[in-house]
Amino acid sequence: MTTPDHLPGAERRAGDMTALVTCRQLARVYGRGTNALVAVHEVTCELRLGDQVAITGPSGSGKTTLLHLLAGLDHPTAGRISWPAFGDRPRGRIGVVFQGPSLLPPLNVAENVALPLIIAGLGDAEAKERALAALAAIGLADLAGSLPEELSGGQAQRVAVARVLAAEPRLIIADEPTAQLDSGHARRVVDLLTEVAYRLDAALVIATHDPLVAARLPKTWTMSDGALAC
Ligand SMILES: Nc1ncnc2c1ncn2[C@@H]1O[C@H](COP(=O)(O)OP(=O)(O)OP(=O)(O)O)[C@@H](O)[C@H]1O
Repeated sequence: MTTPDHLPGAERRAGDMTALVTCRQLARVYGRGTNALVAVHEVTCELRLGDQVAITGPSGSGKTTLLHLLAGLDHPTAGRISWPAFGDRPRGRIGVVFQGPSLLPPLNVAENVALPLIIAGLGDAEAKERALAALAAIGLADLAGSLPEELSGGQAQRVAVARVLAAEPRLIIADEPTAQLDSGHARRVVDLLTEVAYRLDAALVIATHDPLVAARLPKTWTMSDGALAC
C-alpha cells in the first residue's frame, strides 16, 4: 500500500496514549417493561490510539449494539460514554464499515468514497481527489468508475475500507466486515483494515464470529449476554 502525502505519518504514534473512547457501566436496553431486553450491560472499557481489538461472542450477545454505542450512533440507557479526544462530536472522527452492502447503487465507486467527504463539507473537487487517492492507496484505482453492482463482495468491502481511509478517522469500527466473504477475501479485508488503521494512527475495533479474523488482531474482547470481558 502506498500512502498519499496527506495521511498522518507514524511519528505521532510513539507514546501517544490519548483515550479515544471511555465507557463506564454502560447499558443499552431495548423496549420497556415486560418487553425490555438488556442488550448491553455494565460494560466498562477504554480504547486508545493504536489499539486493535477484535470483539467476539455468540450471535445476540450485544456486539453490534456495543459498536453502535462506541460509534456514537446510539445512546446508552445507563452508564457513561465519552470521547476524550473528540469532544462532544465524535461523528466524522469515527469511520464505520458495516457487514452488508453499504455502497449507494446509483453512484460509482469514486462517488461513493467521496460522498461522506462532501457531506462533511468538502468541495466536490477536493473530495474527488481524496477519494481517488484513497482508492489508489489500496490498489482499487481501476474500479473508480465502476458501479457497486459490478463489484464482487470482497471488492465492495475493500471500497468500504477506502471510504474510511479517505475520511481519515482516528477510530475505525467494523461490524462483521467479512461475514459474506470466503476466507481468502476475509483475510485480505482484515489485513487492509489493520494496515489502514496503522497508516492513519487510528484505533481499530472489529466485531467478528470468525476466530481466524480475531487471531489477526493483537487483542480480543469477548461478549456474552451483553457483558464484555476485556
Ligand atoms: N433495535 C432493536 N430492538 C430490539 N432488540 C434488539 C434491537 N437490536 C438488537 N436487539 C437485540 O439485542 C440483542 C443483542 O443484539 P446485537 O445485534 O447487538 O447482537 P450481536 O452480538 O451483534 O449479534 P450478531 O452476531 O447476530 O450480529 C439481541 O437479543 C437482539 O435481538
